This record gives sequence, structure tokens and C-alpha cells, in this order.
Amino acid sequence: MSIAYTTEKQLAISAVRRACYLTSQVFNKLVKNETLTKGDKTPVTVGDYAAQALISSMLHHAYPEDPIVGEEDAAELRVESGKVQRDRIVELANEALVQDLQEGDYAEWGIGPGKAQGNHEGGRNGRMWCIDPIDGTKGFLRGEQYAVCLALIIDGEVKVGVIGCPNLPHDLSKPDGGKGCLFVAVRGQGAQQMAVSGANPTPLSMPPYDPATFSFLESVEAAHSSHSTSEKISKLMQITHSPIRMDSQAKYGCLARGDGGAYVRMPTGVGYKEKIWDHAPGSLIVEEAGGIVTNSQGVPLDFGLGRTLGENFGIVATVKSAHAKLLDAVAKAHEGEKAKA
Ligand SMILES: Nc1ncnc2c1ncn2[C@@H]1O[C@H](COP(=O)(O)O)[C@@H](OP(=O)(O)O)[C@H]1O
Ligand SMILES: [Mg+2]
Ligand SMILES: [Mg+2]
Ligand SMILES: [Mg+2]
Repeated sequence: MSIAYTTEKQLAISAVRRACYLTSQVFNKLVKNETLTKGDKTPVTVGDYAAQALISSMLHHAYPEDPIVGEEDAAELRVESGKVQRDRIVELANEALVQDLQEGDYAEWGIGPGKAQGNHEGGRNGRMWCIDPIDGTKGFLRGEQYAVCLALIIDGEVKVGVIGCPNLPHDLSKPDGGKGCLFVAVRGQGAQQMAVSGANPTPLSMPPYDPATFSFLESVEAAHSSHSTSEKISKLMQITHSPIRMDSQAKYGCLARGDGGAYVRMPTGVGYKEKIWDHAPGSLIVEEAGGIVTNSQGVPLDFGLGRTLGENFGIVATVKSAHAKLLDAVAKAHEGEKAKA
């Protein structure tokens, strides 16, 4: 029998909702000097730091013993930015904590001044929370897709996953229609999509493989996922539709609700290791909607290795009935690439 994780799920939804509010506020007010460049040259904004501070302090207040694996490192902030920026982050987090976003929401969780750390190393044993406060920072900065991502991992397995996508259309074919989606899953209990407010919760179930509508979801950034490799795979599968390019784990949410057909993320070079916070909630949401998420050789992702997923063979996610065909096409594309090299 699966465990309900009712409290953890409600807390995660509440934290992600507040962080969605915060990041939307930051975007609307973002000024250029609030974008820093981290050591690894990826952009990070006060929004990333403030949203991680907000989520981790809510988690720490409710579960003071639970370690937190967060993408952002507050030490970088201390080194790279001044007091003005730090004060701004605290101000943003505090403001988002006291917003009356939903009846009972704040009163239920409250907040304490506890010292939440997000630098846990991950690993195989015990409970841990995993935060990507703004996934798809590049999309966020462009005013496109990004996602606030939170997962509970226990003994290396994702148990609860919540993704908040403030800019995601409810229906991709109506880009000017309603926007803002939350995707929620608990292992063994299915996945749901709802409005960021929590309204209109709808169970998610991926449609079976249909070659007539099948297309790929992939990164906007060619540096994150090889567009040329996915194009080869697409040709081998005789896919006629262009890929849907979108930043962040919004791709997993879209896949789970039936957009596209497969999420394909192929390595762009040797050396980069995928991070657990870029896949933890998304992979559970897809699995609970009836999909399967593996590396490009068909091996399940292992969230118990630490902060990364280990050696990178790329990631594919799709409905079960398309998985073998997709893996086959990936293998053929790789053979072709090797033959050319
Ligand atoms: N060379 C690389 N290969 C794959 N992923 C990379 C990468 N460099 C950065 N990333 C990750 O790609 C994530 C965004 O994915 P996507 O392209 O699907 O939007 C980034 O998350 P952040 O934006 O949270 O830093 C970052 O962790
Ligand atoms: Mg980043
Ligand atoms: Mg990310
Ligand atoms: Mg991020």
C-alpha cells in the first residue's frame, strides 16, 4: 500500500504556490543589476535565491530534521553580492510568506526564523527535500517558461513532486488564454494538474502512443540538450511535427497532460552531469500519469547518487507504449553519429 504523504504534499503545494507568487513579482520588477552570474556561468537572479529561501524556510519550520538539497548556494550570494541584494532577498521572501494567497494556507504553515540550509549532499538514505527555486532561469529572464520545483525524496526514491509554472498556458494551442499551472504527484496516488490557486484539480493520464500526433518536447537552449541529436531521433521515428521547445520542467508537466509525446534531453558534450533538482518532481509526475522516465539506454534515473544523476547518457520520458520505439531510435541515432565520427 502506498503512503499518503498528505502533510508533505500540502506543504509542498503551499511552498511552491508562494514561490510562484514571489517569482512573478520579481519578474515584474526585475532590474538588470539583479541578475548575477554564478561560478558555472548560469544566470541566477534574486528571484532564485529568494524563492529558495522562502521554500526552505517553510520546509525547515515544518520538518526541522529533514535535510534540503537546493540548487542555489547562499555562499555565492555572500561573495558575489552586496548587502542591498541580501536585504532585498529577505524582504521578498518575507513578503511572499505573509501574502494571503489562499484561505488557511499561511495560518496552517506559519513560519519561523529557523536557519534552513540547502547544501545537503543528497544520497541513498533517509528523507530529503530537493528544491530548484527557478528551473529554466533563462526562460524566466526571457519572460517565457520556468518552473518552481520541489520534491520529497526518501531512500533515493521520489515520493512527492510539485511543479509550479506561472507562465504556462492551460492549453498550449491557446497561448493567449488562461495561464499558470501546478502539477502535483504522490507516488502510488497519481498525478494532477490544477491552477496555481489550487482550483480545478484534474487527474492526469497520458494518452497512448499515436504516431499522427507524436512530437518531442525539448529545451529551448541547445547548450542544455542537443537539438541535432533529437532531430536525428525524430527522423528515425518518422515524426512529422516540429519539436515543442520550452524551458524547464514545464516539459514534464506538459508531457504528463498529453502535450507532445516524449521529452528528449540528449547530452551536448562530455562531462555535464544532470542535477537531481532538474528531474525529481517532473519524473514522478510523468510516471504517475502513466509514463516512463529513463536514461537514453532505458535505465531508470537514480536519485540516490548525490546531487547529480551520475554519468550522463541523456534522458527520455514518454508514454510506456512509445518507450521501446524511442530507445530504439536513440540507439540508431547514436550508431549513426559514431559511424560519422
Ligand atoms: N550543459 C548542460 N546540459 C544539460 N543541462 C544543463 C546544462 N547546463 C545547465 N543545465 C541545466 O539545464 C536546466 C534548464 O533546463 P532546460 O533547458 O530544460 O530549461 C538548468 O536549470 P536552471 O535553469 O534551474 O539553472 C541547468 O541546471
Ligand atoms: Mg541554475
Ligand atoms: Mg534547473
Ligand atoms: Mg534553477
